[in-house]
Amino acid sequence: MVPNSHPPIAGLQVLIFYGGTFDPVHDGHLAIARAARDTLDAAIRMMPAADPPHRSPPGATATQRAEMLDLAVVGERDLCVDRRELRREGRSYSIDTLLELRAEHGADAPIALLVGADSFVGLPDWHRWRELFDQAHFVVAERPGSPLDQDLRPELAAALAGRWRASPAALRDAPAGCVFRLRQPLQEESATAIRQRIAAGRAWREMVPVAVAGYIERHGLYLNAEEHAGPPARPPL
Ligand SMILES: Nc1ncnc2c1ncn2[C@@H]1O[C@H](COP(=O)(O)OP(=O)(O)OP(=O)(O)O)[C@@H](O)[C@H]1O
Ligand SMILES: O=C(O)c1ccc[n+]([C@@H]2O[C@H](COP(=O)([O-])O)[C@@H](O)[C@H]2O)c1
Repeated sequence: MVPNSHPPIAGLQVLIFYGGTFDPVHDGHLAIARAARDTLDAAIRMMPAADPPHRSPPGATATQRAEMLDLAVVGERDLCVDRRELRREGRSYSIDTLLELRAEHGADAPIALLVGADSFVGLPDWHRWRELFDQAHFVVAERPGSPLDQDLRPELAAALAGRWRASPAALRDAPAGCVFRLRQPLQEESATAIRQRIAAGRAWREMVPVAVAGYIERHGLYLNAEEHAGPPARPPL
């Protein structure tokens, strides 16, 4: 098999998709992907989101972000890059991606989205968010500053009632609708901090894989503080 190509779909193994902007991919992303792979005994498809339409991306282009992911997964067992969202027009809504995956894999296949806790607590702002639970499980990685135990928005807390599962094996028993908390060591890295450090001339290389650091330098990414300090403003959903 070609290294890091899509692994074969075996039995009712959970299909795990890890979406993100990955601007750039960093060691925190990789640590979470490895922890999910090892805990759920499943391959992880890292899925870069497309560039927002009608505006320039704040840092790297979608192609550059995907190329950095390609470099990051070299030699990583059962981590691969899935470019499906880059092939679609418009915003990368997760519900559209999940409906596409359902059509591909069928109604019975267990499918999960891997997300960080900061993304997960904002779920009620996602497009057609309640429908996401009909199409996928969630694997939620803890993240510094985003406690999952307190102050969840009431509509999210209500939607999560009865969905938490203590065992990763439970995700194989249903196609969608369960939530599993990944208790990996907390990862401090953030792409915003990396972009800001590069623009400010501060140390950043130790937060990304060596090959990704080389790519960032070769392409002169993230050097302009004003353009690259933060993620793109998003239009209302
Ligand atoms: N250090 C981390 N710990 C836990 N989850 C993380 C971490 N970094 C990123 N994630 C999660 O990975 C997914 C993709 O993240 P993303 O590409 O936006 O990186 P980011 O570091 O959060 O970027 P930015 O700082 O630009 O918002 C999101 O679900 C996010 O919550
Ligand atoms: O579908 C949505 O409305 C939606 C809103 C916010 C985030 N997401 C997805 O969540 C993942 C993490 O997003 P981000 O912005 O933290 O990189 C990525 O796959 C996004 O496409 C999806």
